[in-house]
Amino acid sequence: MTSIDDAYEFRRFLPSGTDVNQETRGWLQADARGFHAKRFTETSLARVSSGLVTDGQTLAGTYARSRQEASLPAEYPVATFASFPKTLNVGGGRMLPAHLISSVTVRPTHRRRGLLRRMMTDNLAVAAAEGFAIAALTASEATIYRRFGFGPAAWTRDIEVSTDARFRLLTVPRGSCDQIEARALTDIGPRVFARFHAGQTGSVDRHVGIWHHVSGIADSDGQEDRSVRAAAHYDDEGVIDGYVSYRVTGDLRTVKLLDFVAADDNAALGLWHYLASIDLTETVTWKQGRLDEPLSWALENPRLLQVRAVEDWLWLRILDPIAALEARPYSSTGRLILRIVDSLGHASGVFQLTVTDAGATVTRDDDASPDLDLDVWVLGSLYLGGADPLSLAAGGQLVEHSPGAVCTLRALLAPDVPVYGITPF
Ligand SMILES: CC(=O)SCCNC(=O)CCNC(=O)[C@H](O)C(C)(C)COP(=O)(O)OP(=O)(O)OC[C@H]1O[C@@H](n2cnc3c(N)ncnc32)[C@H](O)[C@@H]1OP(=O)(O)O
Repeated sequence: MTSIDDAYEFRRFLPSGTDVNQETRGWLQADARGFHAKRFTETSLARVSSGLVTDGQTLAGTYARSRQEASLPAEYPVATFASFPKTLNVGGGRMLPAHLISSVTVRPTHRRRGLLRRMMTDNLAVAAAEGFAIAALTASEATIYRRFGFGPAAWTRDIEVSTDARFRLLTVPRGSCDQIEARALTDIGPRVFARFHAGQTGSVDRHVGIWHHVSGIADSDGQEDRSVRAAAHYDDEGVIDGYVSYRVTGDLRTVKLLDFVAADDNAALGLWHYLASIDLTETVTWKQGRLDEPLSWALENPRLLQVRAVEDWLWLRILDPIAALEARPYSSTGRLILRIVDSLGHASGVFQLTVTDAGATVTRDDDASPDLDLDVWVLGSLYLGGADPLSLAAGGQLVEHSPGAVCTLRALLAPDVPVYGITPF
């Protein structure tokens, strides 16, 4: 029988930057095909490739050893995979380096032969060896990644807000708003986002491609989007502390947000006040709204905010339970023994978590008797405090051996602020 290594070559390499070489070019075109996007143009290839270098991305490609007449060029991998480091805010402003995984595609003619499994297991092994305590991704489908130890850990809401004459805020926000050129967001955006990231538990730092998208420099097909508009919010000292970028849809009725970043709650309300002032429009839609959207409480009529969908956004995979659990802050003190099951082995074992006023210490003792049993994906879901241990226990995924252990875990993990993030990757 032909083995997977007989049929395919697995390569890991660094992208080439603006002078795009054959390997990077083929990988990018294959990645675009995998997500049903248009072919890259020469200009967009150079821009995207340079962004990959800036973000420190490592690419992996799987190449078929045999080709048929007229099939895609040999330098187009049949499967793509990318990873890069960015910080994750794990609470209280503490930043943990996270191993982000992205651009996972397998050509339809090579699917279900174990290529994703091979690339993922190889990649996670390298990340663990490099010392990453946690890996993260956003999932195209909810049924793919649990088998590799990832659990959904943060959610967003697709919301629609009526901004017609009924829109009135109970409190008038301080500061002011003004329109700016969307292109200015390549400079302003990262500064405002850095303040958001520092204060938002669950936030993942952003990669370069996001700024191209939200500023209209390049849409998902790599073309300039001249319909993108932007506005900034200024605090009482005239410092920009929030911005929105958006498009007004063809019928002029709907403002579709591309980005909404506020350094604090006042700036967020100020931006909503601006959005409700755009004449001719009646609705604002935002696909990455907060689960706990404060606007609901600020509106005279909270029913003006409707939820169209709740979506899982961030999936986390604990690679090193000791480093990960010691990195985050806790909301109470206590001691628990967790038995973690990990089919890939990275996080398997019995771990004692002790939280005192001085902080958390985690030790491994596989002979200890556990208070709780859980799979590593469940730990990923619980890690930031965005999922409730009581719900996971009720759903049969957290098994309690010591009465009260689930409640103790719940008190320990309660997040400092509601978990949220606005980083697609
Ligand atoms: C982080 C991101 O980039 S998310 C984007 C993911 N990519 C996409 O959605 C693009 C379109 N889809 C694809 O390219 C492919 O179908 C992939 C990447 C999802 C799967 O690749 P494949 O090589 O077919 O997966 P592979 O054969 O290695 O399967 C691994 C396991 O996942 C399972 N699996 C694969 N795809 C799916 C799916 N869509 N839904 C549920 N299970 C799946 C397989 O059954 C297999 O299970 P097992 O090993 O536990 O028996």
